Amino acid sequence: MENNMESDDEILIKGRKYDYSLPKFRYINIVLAFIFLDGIVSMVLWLCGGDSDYFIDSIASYDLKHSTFDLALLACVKVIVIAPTVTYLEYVTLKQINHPEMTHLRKTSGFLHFVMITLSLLAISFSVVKGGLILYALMHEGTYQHMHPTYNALLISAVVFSLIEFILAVLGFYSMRRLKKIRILHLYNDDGVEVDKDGKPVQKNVDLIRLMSLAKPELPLILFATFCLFVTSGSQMLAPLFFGKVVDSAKKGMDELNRTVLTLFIIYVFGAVFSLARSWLFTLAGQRVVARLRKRLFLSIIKQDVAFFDTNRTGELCNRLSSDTQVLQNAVTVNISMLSRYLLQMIGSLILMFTLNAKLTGVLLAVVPIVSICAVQYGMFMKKLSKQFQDRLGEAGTEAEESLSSIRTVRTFSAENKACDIYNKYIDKSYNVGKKLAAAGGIFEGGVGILVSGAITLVLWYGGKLVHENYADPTKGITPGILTAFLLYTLQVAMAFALMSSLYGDFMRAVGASIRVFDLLDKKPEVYCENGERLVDFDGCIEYKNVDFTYPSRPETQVVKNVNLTVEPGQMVALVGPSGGGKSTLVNLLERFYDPDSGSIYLGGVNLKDLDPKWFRQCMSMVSQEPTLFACSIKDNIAYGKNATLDEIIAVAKEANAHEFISTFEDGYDTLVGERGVRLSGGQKQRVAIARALIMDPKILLLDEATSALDAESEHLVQEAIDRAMKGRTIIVIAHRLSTVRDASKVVVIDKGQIVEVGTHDELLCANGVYKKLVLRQLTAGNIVEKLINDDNGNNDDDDAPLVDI
Ligand SMILES: Nc1ncnc2c1ncn2[C@@H]1O[C@H](COP(=O)(O)OP(=O)(O)OP(=O)(O)O)[C@@H](O)[C@H]1O
Repeated sequence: MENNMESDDEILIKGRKYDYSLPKFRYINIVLAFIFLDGIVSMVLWLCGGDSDYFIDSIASYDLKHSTFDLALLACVKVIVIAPTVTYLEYVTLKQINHPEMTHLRKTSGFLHFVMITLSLLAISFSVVKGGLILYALMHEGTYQHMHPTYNALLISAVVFSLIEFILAVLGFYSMRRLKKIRILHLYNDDGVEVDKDGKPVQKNVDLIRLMSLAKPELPLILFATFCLFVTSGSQMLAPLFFGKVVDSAKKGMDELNRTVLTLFIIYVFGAVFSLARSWLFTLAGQRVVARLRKRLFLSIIKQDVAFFDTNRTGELCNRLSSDTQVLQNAVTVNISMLSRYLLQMIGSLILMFTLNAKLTGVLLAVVPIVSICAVQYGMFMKKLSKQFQDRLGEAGTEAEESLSSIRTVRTFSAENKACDIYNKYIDKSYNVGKKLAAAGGIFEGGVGILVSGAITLVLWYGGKLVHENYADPTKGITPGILTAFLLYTLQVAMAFALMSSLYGDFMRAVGASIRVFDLLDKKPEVYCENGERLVDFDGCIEYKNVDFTYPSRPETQVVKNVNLTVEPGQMVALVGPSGGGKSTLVNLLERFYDPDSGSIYLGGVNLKDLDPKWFRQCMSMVSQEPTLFACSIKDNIAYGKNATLDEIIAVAKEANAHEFISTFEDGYDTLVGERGVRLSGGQKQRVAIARALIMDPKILLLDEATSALDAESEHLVQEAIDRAMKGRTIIVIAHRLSTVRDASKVVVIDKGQIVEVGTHDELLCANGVYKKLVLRQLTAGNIVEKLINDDNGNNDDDDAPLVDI
């Protein structure tokens, strides 16, 4: 059976990296949960049962039948000894599974088992013997005093927990053997990204520890801030003590009162100064974390494959960058600061309260487990809701971004209301989730509030009773000053506890929001890589060999089918064919925006996949139909791909017929072009884009000729610039003009993803095939078909008529 499993693993992991993890719900965690629960319950029951005097007496004059601290101690010993033993046992067993040849591990695990069973046997024997003796004393010794009810509960819990732990220790043999079966296999691809059996990336779970790790570089800052926090919390914890002293010193005279009040004031000032530093440093750390996170996230997004952007909308990605990271900023810094502050405040206050009166402290602690269980449930709920909320918000952001960036189209169709309706729909969806978030927050905080106020009322009542006893007999009970101090501490603890619970909700909300952020950070692009071969004497030769391709976002349609095409250095190849045939896709594959499903593309005889993408992208420039300019100056747009001097920029602008119109602008090359170049005309934009391509001095020029008619003058200028740019380069042009195909070394007709005809313009016209039909269909309107076909030299005035734009 075990051998079978191993061979299954081997099949699964063939050629891939792998490791294992263990499920959270497993033997060791159950044992640890019981041991820690035992520890907490025992300590609380012990603390609830007596006052400080009793604790000291019961330790100093230990008696098996009367003292109970031994049971609390036993629970602590179990936490200290059995918990590490069982953890180590699991570690050794796992090592044994991975290295069966290490036979000595078997002995170690046997010994650890023995220790566990012996310790739990001793624990159960001790508690049963103690319980038996107490029972015997109760029945037979008339002088035996009944124990406090909480001590009876402590004894019962010690027996029950020890019994459970003994059973678990015995079951350990069986459970450890199951580790091999229950472990979870994780596979990784070459980039180290976890994938499933089919090779698809696995969505990772995000936890608080991962969230916290974001703030690792800020550790020194956070540590210093934490130091300030300690001082602030210390001063806050001392304050109630002095409040109590002020109450009691009023009896002793003005000198004592003045001194105490002055000390209290100094404590407050001291605390305020450190509180200032604490708040400043934590916020600074938060700002740093979020700035770094945004940079990392943007880098990760911008390096993604082009295919990624086919399925992810820009607005949503921008939302991750802004709003999700903001939620994380608070979680990893300010919230940590607050959490540690409240935690410290709570622990410190509890210790001080314990020294003031242990019994009263015990009453307060009884509420803790109930609130903790509620908080965990609430946190999980908040995490889910928060993710939903961020997703809805992301969708709304995407809609807004799309409408605003296409404002001209919106205005043309008077679609403002429609855009608003769509946006409102998404905002309503987010609001609906937001309503649930608000209700959940309110109910939880209210619930915690009720529990905490109940505990405070109980403490107040019991404290009042003790003060009453003190009035009757000053050796008993507590003074009003101690009760004042105790109550202030109680309020501090209650406040800290309530705020900590709501912080837990915030953390879970941050975990929810961070799921997408970590997804993006973990996602490694398939195509993007920064190393590879760089060809020294690249001549511009391009070769497509048996290329098949399907867009990942539309897997059901194969767009390129078995394409074989060679473009010799210096040749101009014109791609023509019906719209949607796959011309642009072939150019996309050459830029390695996508990788072919099968077959390969070669540059200078080397597979594109083996070349450095940075290098080959510098070797080719693309001028598209509708060039996208950036919202910066003309100069910066031209020099986008290369750090160029102004002289170089002017030289290429002249070559691209752009210098003249740029010179007419008041700011010349510093003129800002607006978002996507809206402040330039279509022809001007194209000429700037040609200059931007030329500055790279590319070996290969990829052209997508404009189909939209520019006015005659600017069309002439653009065409002239393109003609000039083509000289001395390898060109692939998605052709729409007769003049272009006429001059092409080779015309390639592409239909439904396949090359259907190849030849020169004249050869293809003679062949009477698809190309001729395309030409005829396009040019009949101009009534020049006859002229074109009969004109051997091809010199006619209608050369610039659009050719194939179906
Ligand atoms: N990013 C994409 N995701 C999915 N499908 C796409 C994508 N881009 C293009 N397509 C599809 O691939 C097919 C080929 O498109 P392509 O743009 O290569 O055609 P084309 O010949 O250049 O057309 P045109 O001359 O109209 O520009 C079309 O059916 C198109 O719908």
